[in-house]
Amino acid sequence: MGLEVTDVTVKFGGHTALDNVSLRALNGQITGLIGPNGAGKTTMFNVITGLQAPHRGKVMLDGRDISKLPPYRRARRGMARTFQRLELFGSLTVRENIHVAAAQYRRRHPSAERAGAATGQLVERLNLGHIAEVRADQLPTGQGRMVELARALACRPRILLLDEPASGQDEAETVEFSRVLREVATEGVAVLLVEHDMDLVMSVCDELHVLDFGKKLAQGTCQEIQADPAVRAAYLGEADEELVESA
Ligand SMILES: Nc1ncnc2c1ncn2[C@@H]1O[C@H](COP(=O)(O)OP(=O)(O)OP(=O)(O)O)[C@@H](O)[C@H]1O
Repeated sequence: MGLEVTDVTVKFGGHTALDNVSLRALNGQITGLIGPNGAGKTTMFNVITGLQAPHRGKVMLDGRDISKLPPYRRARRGMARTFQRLELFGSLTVRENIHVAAAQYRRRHPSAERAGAATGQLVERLNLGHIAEVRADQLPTGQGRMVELARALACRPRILLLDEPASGQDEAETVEFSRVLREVATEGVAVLLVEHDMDLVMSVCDELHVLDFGKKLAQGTCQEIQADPAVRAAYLGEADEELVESA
């Protein structure tokens, strides 16, 4: 089980941003959603999280139809998301940013451990101890990405949607980020990853879905996608070299 999106179409005026697209993200796996700029990846995230109503199509989470639920109710069902642009609370410290989410979770799950303890564990697990008392607006983007991940994990998600988490990260940060993602997936979370960094995508994803101009171009394992001529053609001039390099 996990996330199942069926036949989603989204139109902005005369422009079809998503055209009958289906995809799945299974529990315990990292699923990549890739494609050139403007392919419809963020629009798909918006449909999944309830920020964008599709013209047609269905979103199921763990076998339940959540298509009509508003974003906050999807979040309560275990959906967490990070954004392309960092969305941290700038005037709060790293620890406080995580604590806000942990406290919110505990309010709805009183039997869960205290927010302070949960926050401490995440700080340790994601190696954020050295910046825990730093204000979020003082952080470089790469570190901010890890804090956003920690904050998302504080909600104990069943599905985690990540929109370009590697952007702004240096190589070491991306390696550390991948390690945590694999751990999270191993614990049974469904991870859906939108990312242009093909090294990261190819090193962590179990399955890939490729979008191009709002249409599903391909679906398969990393190996299958790397060998797919249509995918290579769609990426030419953009990420094709990266695909070749990471093959
Ligand atoms: N609110 C909107 N109104 C009109 N057009 C939109 C809107 N949101 C997205 N679009 C258009 O829909 C298409 C898909 O955009 P989207 O942001 O989903 O692509 P993307 O694959 O996430 O791109 P990127 O990799 O650059 O983030 C683009 O042509 C975009 O211009």
